[in-house]
Amino acid sequence: METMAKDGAAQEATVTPNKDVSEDNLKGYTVIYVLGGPGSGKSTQCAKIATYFGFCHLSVGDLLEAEVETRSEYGKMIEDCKKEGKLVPSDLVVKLLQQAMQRSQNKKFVIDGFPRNEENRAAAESFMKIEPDFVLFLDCSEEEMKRRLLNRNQGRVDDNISTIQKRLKVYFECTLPVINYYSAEGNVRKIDAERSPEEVFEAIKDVFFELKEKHGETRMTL
Ligand SMILES: Nc1ncnc2c1ncn2[C@@H]1O[C@H](COP(=O)(O)OP(=O)(O)OP(=O)(O)O)[C@@H](O)[C@H]1O
Ligand SMILES: O=c1ccn([C@@H]2O[C@H](COP(=O)(O)O)[C@@H](O)[C@H]2O)c(=O)[nH]1
Ligand SMILES: [Mg+2]
Repeated sequence: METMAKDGAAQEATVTPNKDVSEDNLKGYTVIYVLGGPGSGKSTQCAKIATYFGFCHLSVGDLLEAEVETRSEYGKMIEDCKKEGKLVPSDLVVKLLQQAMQRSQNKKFVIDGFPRNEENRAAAESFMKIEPDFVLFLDCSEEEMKRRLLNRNQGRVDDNISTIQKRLKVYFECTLPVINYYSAEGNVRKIDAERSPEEVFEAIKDVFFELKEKHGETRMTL
């Protein structure tokens, strides 16, 4: 049986990143990571940020789904990870993310649900040469996250109580340390995500406007 690595990643499939893509880097881009537990509202808020501030919204979960639809060699492994609430190996995730960024005409990205573990974070920094302008942390209670996921009704294979428990475990054990890493660098903006979607977005807008004022147009082009 397949085991789960300490960092929540499935222990299989090593992907060699596409050389043409890996040789370029993404310096000069505005990158905001949006992190939080499963069901904390990351995708809901990223969509609002994209519309309001003109960012390109990249959800790694959606990029992985799209990869499955291309019937690629990684399809089964990705589907198995999703069903089990495990993380897909970093090299594949980073490759998909990097390709999506390079294909976009936009240079401002709001990245939804990545990096999920320390290996993801290090791969993004060393391979793509990207560091986030800041990290939005959507802070929500476990009880509320579970309630939202069980009511999502979008037909996701991972919205069942057994997979939700596994995703929560990965979140607490692997993703929270990443948030703490950025927090220690003073780069996390924590948002109370327990409120209504509209109230959460108002708080997010305040963060964007504050940072724009602080850094001016050079770092944050809104
Ligand atoms: N602030 C909120 N209050 C109540 N419900 C919300 C709120 N934000 C999002 N939702 C609802 O909760 C569900 C989960 O939201 P969403 O998909 O945005 O979470 P997520 O963090 O992206 O989850 P995942 O990690 O599974 O991708 C959706 O049905 C969404 O409509
Ligand atoms: O960086 C990532 C992001 C996602 N995954 C896998 O996809 C599912 C769904 O992701 P959502 O962001 O919740 O839509 C997640 O449970 C993982 O299996 C990943 O491996 N790495
Ligand atoms: Mg989501």
